Amino acid sequence: MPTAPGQSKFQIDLRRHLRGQNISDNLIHLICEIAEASKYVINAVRTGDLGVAGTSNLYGEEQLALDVLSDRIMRKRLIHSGVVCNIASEEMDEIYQAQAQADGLYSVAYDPLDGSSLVDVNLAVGTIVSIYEGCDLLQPGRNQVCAMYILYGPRVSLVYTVGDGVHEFTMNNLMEFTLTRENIRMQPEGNIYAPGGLRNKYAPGVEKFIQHLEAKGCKLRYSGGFVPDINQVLMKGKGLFMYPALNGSPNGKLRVLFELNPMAFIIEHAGGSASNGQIPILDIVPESLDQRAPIYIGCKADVEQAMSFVNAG
Ligand SMILES: O=P(O)(O)OC[C@H]1O[C@](O)(COP(=O)(O)O)[C@@H](O)[C@@H]1O
Ligand SMILES: [Mg+2]
Ligand SMILES: [Mg+2]
Repeated sequence: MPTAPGQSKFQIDLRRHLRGQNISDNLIHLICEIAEASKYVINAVRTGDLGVAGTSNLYGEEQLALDVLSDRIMRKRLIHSGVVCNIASEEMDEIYQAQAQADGLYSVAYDPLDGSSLVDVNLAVGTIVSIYEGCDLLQPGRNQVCAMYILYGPRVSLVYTVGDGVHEFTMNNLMEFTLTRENIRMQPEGNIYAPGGLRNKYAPGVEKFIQHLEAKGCKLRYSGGFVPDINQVLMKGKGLFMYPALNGSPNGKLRVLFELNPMAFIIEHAGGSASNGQIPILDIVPESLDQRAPIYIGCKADVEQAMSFVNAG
């Protein structure tokens, strides 16, 4: 986006930046509402109850009080935005219909607080969001019209793409998101890797790939939070995150709708790639809300190399 004379691009706020994209007013409004909701999620993360909620989500995982609260914050804001039809969340059992299908509406899938079990040890966590036009949430990730995440680390940052570049905003001391990096691009290959899951449950090809990375001198950089781990790969522009199939968990752990699709859309639009080992993540046709898949995501050459090891077995 062109910068007005005398104005630093670091003063461009999210709404102004969105107005420079070729998107509808409804989508601008929706993205800004999600950014507003994230401010309440941060507040919950900083000061909320660290205990369990006493309930479980659709994966049978125990929900923390923070998972439930973050989910309510996000859902309420989406409902009140007036531009949302269907809502799906990692913390809800089924699709919530905010309003009946009508022109100009969007549907949203989100993980309200990814990495919530890291809050009590004060590691970084985040919110991940995927937006589609219309009311269908079970469609390939390639059809997303916006993917974004908000990272709650030492600083709070928001990264989004509407298909025309990947842009980072950082929260300032007025709690506004202002542009800090525009058109972020990944390098073709890198030297850091973030491997999820238990290594003694990796298939032989994945284990050989890890040994190859170690022999090459790649640095292990895994925090256990998907948002900060992806953010590191994206911001440094180099490296790879993976959560492979595990012995006993052939689809890995991470969820296609709430975690993989939005991150794959962002990384692809920054020049990287994301695969489940066979096909691009964004080409998976989801059959259910709780679908999981293995993922290899990051610099193109690194993902290709992972594929050759994994598929050689
Ligand atoms: O501890 P593991 O098995 O490496 O899994 C870590 C992964 O699980 C997650 O914590 C799953 O997300 P939730 O916290 O939303 O369940 C990711 O953030 C992370 O990449
Ligand atoms: Mg998650
Ligand atoms: Mg979660």
